[in-house]
Amino acid sequence: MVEKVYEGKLTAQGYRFGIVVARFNEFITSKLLGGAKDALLRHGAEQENIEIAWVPGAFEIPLIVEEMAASKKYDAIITLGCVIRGATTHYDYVCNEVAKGVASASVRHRLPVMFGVITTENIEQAIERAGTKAGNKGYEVAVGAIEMASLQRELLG
Ligand SMILES: Nc1c(NC[C@H](O)[C@H](O)[C@H](O)CO)[nH]c(=O)[nH]c1=O
Ligand SMILES: CC(=O)[C@@H](O)COP(=O)(O)O
Repeated sequence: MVEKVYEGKLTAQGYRFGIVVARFNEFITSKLLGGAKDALLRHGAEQENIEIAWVPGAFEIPLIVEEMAASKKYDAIITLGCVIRGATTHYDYVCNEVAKGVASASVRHRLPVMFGVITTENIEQAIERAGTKAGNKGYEVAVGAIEMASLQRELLG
């Protein structure tokens, strides 16, 4: 008797993806978006199955995630943002609320919602994660979205 193992496949064909991207630090988030779109298309997603919503800043991401999830139009949602620490504690509040909002929406709606919001101490760290020496976080979480959507479909049958 061999144990049953569930593992998502990395083919995006036929899956529907919503992307919520923050405009704040757009010089970074636009690179994350490019990486996410590249990942989805190169893994077989159809252009018409990718929908993108722009929000002012990361703090606004959870609301639009909620709207997208409630619509039941998507098999996975990808969130993208870049929060860079400033001189005050504002950073902590933004990061905490975004992370909590994304995670709770995912569980509440039983929908893969990927956390692609980079939270960094400085601009250099953000640049490293937007397509230079630390890869592209947007590409990374988009591949994760494909795997999670596939895994959920395999589990639920
Ligand atoms: N400082 C950053 C912000 N701040 C803005 C908030 O996200 C929000 O839009 C504002 O508080 C109004 O509700 N947002 C980022 O995405 N990245 C930052 O570094
Ligand atoms: C993450 C932020 O909200 C931050 O960029 C704001 O900067 P500051 O803390 O200097 O007002």
